[in-house]
Amino acid sequence: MVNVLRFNDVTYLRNRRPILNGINWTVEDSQRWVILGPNGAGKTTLLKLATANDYPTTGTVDVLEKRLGRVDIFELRNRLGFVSSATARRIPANEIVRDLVLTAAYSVEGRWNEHYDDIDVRQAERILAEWDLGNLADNTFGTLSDGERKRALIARAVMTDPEVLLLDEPSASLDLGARERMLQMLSGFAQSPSSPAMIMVTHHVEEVPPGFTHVLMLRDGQIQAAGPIADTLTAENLEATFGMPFGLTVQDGRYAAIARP
Ligand SMILES: Nc1ncnc2c1ncn2[C@@H]1O[C@H](COP(=O)(O)OP(=O)(O)OP(=O)(O)O)[C@@H](O)[C@H]1O
Repeated sequence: MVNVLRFNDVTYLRNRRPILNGINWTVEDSQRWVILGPNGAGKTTLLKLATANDYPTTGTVDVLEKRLGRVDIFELRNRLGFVSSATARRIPANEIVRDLVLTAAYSVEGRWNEHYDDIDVRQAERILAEWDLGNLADNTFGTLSDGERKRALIARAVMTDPEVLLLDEPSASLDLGARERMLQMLSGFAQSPSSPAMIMVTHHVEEVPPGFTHVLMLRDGQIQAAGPIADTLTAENLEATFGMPFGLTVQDGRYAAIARP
C-alpha cells in the first residue's frame, strides 16, 4: 500500500483568511475519492495542493510520499494526471485528438516532428477506444463537444500511466446524455484494479460514479466528514456540508439528493 496523498494539519491562508483549515486527509493507492462541497468551500484549493501547484501556509502535504517544499515539483507533476477546465484552455483548437493523446507520452502539447514508438501509438489507440474517442481521433480538438473534450483530456491524462488521476468537475456543463456517458466511463475506470488512485471534485451527489470508494465533504475550508462513501455520504453529512436538509436516495450505486421542505 502506498499513500498517494497525506495532508497533515494543513492550513492555507490568503489575505489572512483561512481558505483551508485543519485538513488531515490520507489517500491510499487503491482508493477513489470524491470531494464534495458547495461553491467556495475550498475544493479547487485542495486540488491545487494535491497537484503540487501550491504550498500549504502551515502543516505538511506529502504527494506520492514526497514532501511539498522539499521535492522537485516538476518531476512530481509528471507522475500525476490532472484535468480541470483550465487544462482545456491550454489546448490549441487545431490539435488533432490522436496527437493530443499521443504527445502526452512526450510531455508536449502540439505535435512537431517527434518519432513515436509503436508501443506508445498502440497505447494511444487503446486509450482512445476506451474513452470512446476512436471515431473522433482524426478530428481537431476545437470541433469537439464539451463532453468529447473532457473525455479527450482524461484520455491524455491517463496516457502517461499516472499514479493518481485528479479531476476537477469532469461532468460540469455536460448535457444529460454526455454526463451519463462520462459517469459510465469514470465508473468503469474506477472499478479497474489496474487504475491509479482517483480524486474527483464535484458539486453534485448525482455525479458520483459507482465504484468510487471514499468521500471528503468540505465546507468553509474545513472537513465536515471524510471516509468510506457508504457510511459517510449521508443526509446528515449533506446537511452539515450544504447547510440545508436533504432527502438522499441510493439506487444501483447512484446517489440523488432533493432538498427537504
Ligand atoms: N489566491 C486566492 N486569493 C484569495 N482568495 C482565494 C484564493 N484562492 C481561492 N480563494 C477563495 O477561497 C475560497 C475557496 O475557493 P476554491 O476555488 O478553492 O473553492 P471551490 O470549493 O473550488 O469553489 P467552486 O465550487 O465555486 O469552484 C473562495 O472564497 C475563493 O474566493
